[in-house]
Amino acid sequence: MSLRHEYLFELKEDDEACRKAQQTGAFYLFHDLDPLLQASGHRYLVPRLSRAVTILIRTSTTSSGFNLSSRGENRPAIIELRLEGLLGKFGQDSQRIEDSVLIGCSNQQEAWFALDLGLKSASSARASLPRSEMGAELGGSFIKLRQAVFQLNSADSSLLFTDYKNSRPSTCCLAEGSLEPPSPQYWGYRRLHPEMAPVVITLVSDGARCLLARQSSFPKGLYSALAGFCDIAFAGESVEEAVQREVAEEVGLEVENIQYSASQHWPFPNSSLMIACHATVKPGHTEIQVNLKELEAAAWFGLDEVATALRRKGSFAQQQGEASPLLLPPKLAIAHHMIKKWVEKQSGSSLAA
Ligand SMILES: NC(=O)C1=CN([C@@H]2O[C@H](COP(=O)(O)OP(=O)(O)OC[C@H]3O[C@@H](n4cnc5c(N)ncnc54)[C@H](OP(=O)(O)O)[C@@H]3O)[C@@H](O)[C@H]2O)C=CC1
Ligand SMILES: [Mg+2]
Repeated sequence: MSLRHEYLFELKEDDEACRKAQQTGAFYLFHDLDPLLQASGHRYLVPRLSRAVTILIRTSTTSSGFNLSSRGENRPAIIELRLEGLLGKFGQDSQRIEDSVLIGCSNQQEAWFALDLGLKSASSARASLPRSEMGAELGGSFIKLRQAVFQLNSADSSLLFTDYKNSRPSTCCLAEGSLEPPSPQYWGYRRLHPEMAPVVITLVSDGARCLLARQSSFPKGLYSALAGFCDIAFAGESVEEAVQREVAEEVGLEVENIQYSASQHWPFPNSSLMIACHATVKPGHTEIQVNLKELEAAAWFGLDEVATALRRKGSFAQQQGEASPLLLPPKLAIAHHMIKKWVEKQSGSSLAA
């Protein structure tokens, strides 16, 4: 077992070790499941806090009635706060730190926690600052992940995809009349088993071109591989059957040579396990019939066009302003990696990460 897995196993099994890890670990802040993000140009950064290290925070007398500025009066000022102090300023109990949910750890044995400032608790119900003010104080805002997904590119943004909402206690396990959870053992993904929907995502090739499609909800110009939920409840499908059915339903094609490629957890619409496959159509059987109930458009794209789109740099907003119309999913989406793999195979050379 790697050191990281060994450490994660210990944290999951041992509440005391987990509490200890909170002293040195990193905290990602959320509000009602929406992560704290900081805008930087066209992109979002994912800030993290540690418990021990003091942080600088803007203060203002207008937001909360708390004036922690040592210089007093009505002037906004910068002060230093530890995580406990920060929660205090936000009208929240420092108990919330212990209630944070373990979401992973680094190779260097730094534990990572999700701390949700919107989660109801007896103390926060009384005096919590409004969400927008907390975000502003922290130099960012709490943004729906779905809205920000195409602007995230930091290495640890995938952490936000851990979907800890599946592991936090729901109000139904809180004792009646109380906003406190019955016992710490209900906390964390250490104790709960999240429900996940399996989704197949398939990059279909005819040998020379690959098939990409877009839904009307996608950003302008964006095309991706074909995706669809496995029909487990009704049809008891295997991955291969789901691939064949989804491709047939969405573009009217029959596929063969289905090859598993990789998988990814994806937090939308609730929690999905994306299972990525490559497949080919039968020679000559390439005529697409777009299912307009599911897709806005689907088309075959040649190697040069896809390779060019893959090499493009900059945010979505910047790319949308450029001449070439094709946009591809960002690196944090498994679709990006499937398309990259296909380009590398077709061109016989590997691309930069
Ligand atoms: N990470 C990546 O690279 C990519 C991820 N995706 C993700 O793949 C997922 C599936 O793609 P999509 O094309 O929308 O799927 P589908 O083609 O299966 O179409 C969506 C429909 O499936 C039905 N459905 C069946 N099971 C579920 C379930 N467990 N949860 C929600 N809906 C279900 C719903 O219909 P009804 O309401 O009638 O039941 C829904 O409207 C999406 O969440 C999308 O974000 C897509 C592309 C790339
Ligand atoms: Mg689909």
